[in-house]
Amino acid sequence: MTIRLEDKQRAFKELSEVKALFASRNWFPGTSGNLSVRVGDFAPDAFTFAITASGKDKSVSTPEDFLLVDRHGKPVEATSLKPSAETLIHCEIYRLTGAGAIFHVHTVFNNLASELYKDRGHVPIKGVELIKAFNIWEEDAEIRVPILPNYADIPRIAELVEGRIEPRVPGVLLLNHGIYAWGANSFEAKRHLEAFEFLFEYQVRLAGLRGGQ
Ligand SMILES: CSC[C@@H](O)[C@@H](O)C(=O)COP(=O)(O)O
Ligand SMILES: [Zn+2]
Repeated sequence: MTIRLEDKQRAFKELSEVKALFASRNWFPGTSGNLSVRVGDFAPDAFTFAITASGKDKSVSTPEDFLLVDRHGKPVEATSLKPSAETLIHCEIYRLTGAGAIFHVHTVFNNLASELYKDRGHVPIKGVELIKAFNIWEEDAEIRVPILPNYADIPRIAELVEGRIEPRVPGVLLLNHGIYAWGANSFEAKRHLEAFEFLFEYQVRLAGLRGGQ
């Protein structure tokens, strides 16, 4: 698949802006987190995306922040940059959902939510207005955000994604690690991520106030 230079540049600019914004919220502590945006057309067996390079300080902006990879997570251009260590999880989410952007952040509240509800395998959230950010409009709606194990071996995590994605819920948690949130484009992925973060904080604080789950 040929990628137009202007599409690549637009994707890098978009990622750069989201990265700076999330960094200002302290959503990339200790070089954690990774972001990607799909570039060009999509077919489950043919797509390309721009992703953050591995191990960078995501609070600073450099000419070496992003690279293009294929559906297997391999760089599509000659580069010395290494794609995110978690690129295979992005590959699998794109393949399964056809999303346009995927954002991954580690926060205290997404970690706490996963720990609090790990035995259930999902974080239950019910009757909170911000569920509408996922385009779920029914009254008193309930969603379940899947919690996947945080294996050290990323391919082992990636292969679990297909069985655990909830059709209405554009995100998955890794246990005591972080959230992957996606959407049709950056705007939607950001809205979803912000909604998840609000809902995790709500749920964790509520559980604390109730003295349990
Ligand atoms: C430094 S802790 C975070 C990493 O282990 C990983 O989980 C992460 O989110 C960032 O990895 P990266 O390879 O930079 O995309
Ligand atoms: Zn991570």
